[in-house]
Amino acid sequence: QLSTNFYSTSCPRAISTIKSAVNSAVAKEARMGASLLRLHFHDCFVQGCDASVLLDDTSGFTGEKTAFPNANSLRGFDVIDTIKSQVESLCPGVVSCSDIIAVAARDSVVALGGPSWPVQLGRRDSTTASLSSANSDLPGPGSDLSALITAFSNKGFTANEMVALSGSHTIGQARCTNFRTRIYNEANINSTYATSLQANCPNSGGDDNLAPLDTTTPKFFDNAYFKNLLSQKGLLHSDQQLFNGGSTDSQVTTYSNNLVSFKTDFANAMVKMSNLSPLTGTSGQIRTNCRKVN
Ligand code: HEM
Ligand SMILES: [Ca+2]
Repeated sequence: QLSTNFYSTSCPRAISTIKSAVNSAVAKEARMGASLLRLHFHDCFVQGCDASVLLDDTSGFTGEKTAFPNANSLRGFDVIDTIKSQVESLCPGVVSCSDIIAVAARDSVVALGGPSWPVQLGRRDSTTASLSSANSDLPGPGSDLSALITAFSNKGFTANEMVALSGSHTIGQARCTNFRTRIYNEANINSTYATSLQANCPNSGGDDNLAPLDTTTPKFFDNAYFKNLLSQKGLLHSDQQLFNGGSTDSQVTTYSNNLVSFKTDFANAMVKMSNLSPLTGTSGQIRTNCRKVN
């Protein structure tokens, strides 16, 4: 089973090494904190938190990196590689890639002003990955509220936890291809906001042009994401679904008024997400290189 002190004798400097590396990556580029948080989500929702998301494709192996939600989108692999090589030189073969992602996600949120939470450790790394699960189990930006609730319920989360976790979109960016339909065709969007986004996200072309998920404070982990939803300034269709006359409206309103309750619920939901079906004991392995099976 997992424990917070898993490396305290086998690699006592592991956790502080991860934190320093995350702090310097985020100092260099704030968005990297968002990217590392998302990496953990996309790992845990596919086969559990087992670093399956980090495996590169080879001629004989197809991993998750080309899945629709991941391709040309997931970032942070180089930061994880850097951390892994630092930790390998301290304690070879001891610290898993999946634990590194989990700690890096927590340290990223803290670095951007968000809440902290205890990260349970001792996950091991998979020898497999699942392209098909990545395509089916990660919710897409065109999802309606019912689909979002179902996608999270399939992993054991309540609708309340889904809303709290969606508050991750208080940091980071999205590509035009993921919000184009919303800014040109939807009615439940603030028209000034839509027009301002259209300048950098044309009707055709510019698919990879970026816009912040939180138009107010994209580099700070606060509750502005929920405040934006109240004024119909959610960037993704799926974001605005959380405040669109449905069952989650009241929770969005609460979080928009109560930063502490958002941070508390977010931290608790992250602990739960981090614990999704880890490999323990003699299952899996401690990868030497996070990109490939030993
Ligand atoms: C509720 C369902 C969710 C949907 C439909 C969704 C969808 C998306 C999409 C489409 C993007 C932009 C990707 C791109 O354009 O390349 C994105 C970015 C992001 N997502 Fe989510 N997401 C969801 C939940 C979550 C959760 C639960 C987390 C973390 C716990 C998360 C963390 C992030 C972060 C931090 C970014 C910005 C990443 C960056 O700037 O590199 N998302 N999400
Ligand atoms: Ca995984």
